[in-house]
Amino acid sequence: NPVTISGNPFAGRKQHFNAYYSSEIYNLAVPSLVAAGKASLTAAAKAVATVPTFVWFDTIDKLSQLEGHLNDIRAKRATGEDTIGIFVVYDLPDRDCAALASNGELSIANNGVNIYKTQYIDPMVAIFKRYPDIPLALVIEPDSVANMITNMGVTKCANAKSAYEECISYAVQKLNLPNIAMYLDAGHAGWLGWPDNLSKSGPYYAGIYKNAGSPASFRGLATNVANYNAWSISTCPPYTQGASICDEKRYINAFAPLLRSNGWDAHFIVDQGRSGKQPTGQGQWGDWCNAIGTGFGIRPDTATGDALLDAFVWIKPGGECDGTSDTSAVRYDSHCGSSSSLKPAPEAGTWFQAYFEQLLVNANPSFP
Ligand SMILES: O=[N+]([O-])c1ccc(O[C@@H]2O[C@H](CO)[C@@H](O[C@@H]3O[C@H](CO)[C@@H](O[C@@H]4O[C@H](CO)[C@@H](O)[C@H](O)[C@H]4O)[C@H](O)[C@H]3O)[C@H](O)[C@H]2O)cc1
Ligand SMILES: [Mg+2]
Repeated sequence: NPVTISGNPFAGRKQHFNAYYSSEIYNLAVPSLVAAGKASLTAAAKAVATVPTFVWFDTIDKLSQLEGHLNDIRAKRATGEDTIGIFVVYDLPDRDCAALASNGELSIANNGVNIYKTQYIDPMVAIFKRYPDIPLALVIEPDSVANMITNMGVTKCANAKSAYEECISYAVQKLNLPNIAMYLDAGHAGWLGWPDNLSKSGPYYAGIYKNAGSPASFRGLATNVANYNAWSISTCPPYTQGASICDEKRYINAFAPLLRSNGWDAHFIVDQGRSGKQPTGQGQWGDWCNAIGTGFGIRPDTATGDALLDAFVWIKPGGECDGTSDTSAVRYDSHCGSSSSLKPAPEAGTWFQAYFEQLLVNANPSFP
């Protein structure tokens, strides 16, 4: 029977752990550990496979897998478990405009806005409409709006602004369904937490919400996606350069009043999938690619202790790469060659075994 989400979509619900991530662990990580004489880590690796992570729909092709996930969730719910599906919408034209590692398949110059609407969002909406019985939490377009705040000096970002705004507005209006809650990406404390960036972000993000007609499903913002910041830390890490907002709790508690005063009573979800080890091994806070000295973090849960935070989540699946370190690759970004980055690294999104092992041995809470 149809579900209508109101308030915190995660309240009383279990986040779905997906077959794709567990297949990466069982088919790639476990055999690799055994082959490397690290069979002692296989139990911990299998424990990670049951932690819910978001499924990223980073190409139009990936939509062919969506019904499989939804049928899995439907089956899980049929056993009486109130499970919520967790997905990432991630295919903007000229995607990842300030970097190279995660550039996508669509380009503005090549009819990208129209393709995004008609071949990505519309088919996705049609599929979701066939599953009104399944509660869904969607993260909308990691990195996109944050780049609009800080990177108008990057030509590709400046040229992408109207396309991003048009596509995101289309997405949040079309995905405004009773069983869906949406969280728009809002970078992280080290990105938009700086005073100048935050003061711009309040009105800009609230403007996106209002210009889209204040959709009922538009629940709030997702932060720290594919980044490494602590939820709450007492000593700010050295690389946070004296920032007063050095963790995600401070960040969302500073951000929320600016959104409310601009007409949006937004709530948050915060990625903790790679935040378990603090401080991290980052030399610079802006070293976002495959950072060394990181670990699996706070497990997905609604017991957040903060009324603004709907749930801790694992949005970037730990072990999936941030970007290649191959300097000859088309999508090579120098950030993935930094002294803070684990190397050698494969293409963004593909399995990075050494990184998975790093997260595993540094996990906090630890895995058995
Ligand atoms: O001392 N001060 O007073 C002071 C004041 C202001 C300062 O300036 C700030 O410096 C920050 C860096 O410290 C910058 O933050 C970085 O911005 C990058 C984009 O430009 C982000 O990269 C993205 O990261 C994503 C994953 O998170 C990737 O998926 C994606 O591909 C990738 O592109 C980094 O995370 C993020 O850490 C701010 O813009 C900048 O405004 C600095 C000091
Ligand atoms: Mg990325």
